[in-house]
Amino acid sequence: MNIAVGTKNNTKVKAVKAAFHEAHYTIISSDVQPSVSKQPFSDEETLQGAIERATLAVCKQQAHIGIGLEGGVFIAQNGSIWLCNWGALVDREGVVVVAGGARIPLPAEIGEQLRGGKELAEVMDEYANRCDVRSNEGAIGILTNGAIDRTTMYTHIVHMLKGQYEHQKKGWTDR
Ligand SMILES: O=P(O)(O)OP(=O)(O)OP(=O)(O)OC[C@H]1O[C@@H](n2cnc3c(O)ncnc32)[C@H](O)[C@@H]1O
Ligand SMILES: [Mg+2]
Repeated sequence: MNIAVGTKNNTKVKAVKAAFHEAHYTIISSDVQPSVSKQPFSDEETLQGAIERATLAVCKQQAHIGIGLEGGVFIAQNGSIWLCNWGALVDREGVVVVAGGARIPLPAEIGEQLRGGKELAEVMDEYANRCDVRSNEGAIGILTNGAIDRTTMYTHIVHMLKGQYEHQKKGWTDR
């Protein structure tokens, strides 16, 4: 079974491989461009990005299943900015399942820069004095002191996608 992942970001591809073992599945990573902004600013926009990535990837690769994972931020009721993450799994028959991941508040100084129009990836590199945080531990890794990194967080989402899909397909088994 072929699974197309709508990204080239290794943290996301590794998360898919952790849930869908390569002995049973062929994982194809595919660069796609969702229509959402590069820095989604709400749960709705982030989820839409995940669904578009999954849909674009499954079409582009003619795969059985497409998976999209999208990172974003949202503004909480008290005005603070939080990290959010969403995932979507689609198949060629039109089944769509979605799942949301970890949510943590961002430090005020990071939130201010996002309000000013900067992308989280750029802000995180400056904040952590690191290069390419987005492709390594991620914002969640930096802000949890390494307790949960970006791959672990997305792996949790992919497990929820896979489990929901299996539940919906009933007779669909791990093959
Ligand atoms: O190649 P893609 O799949 O696009 O991977 P990405 O790292 O750009 O990740 P997203 O597009 O899903 O995330 C949307 C934006 O949010 C930021 N972002 C989200 N999660 C992040 C993280 O854990 N660490 C750093 N930046 C993050 C980053 O600025 C992205 O441009
Ligand atoms: Mg991106």
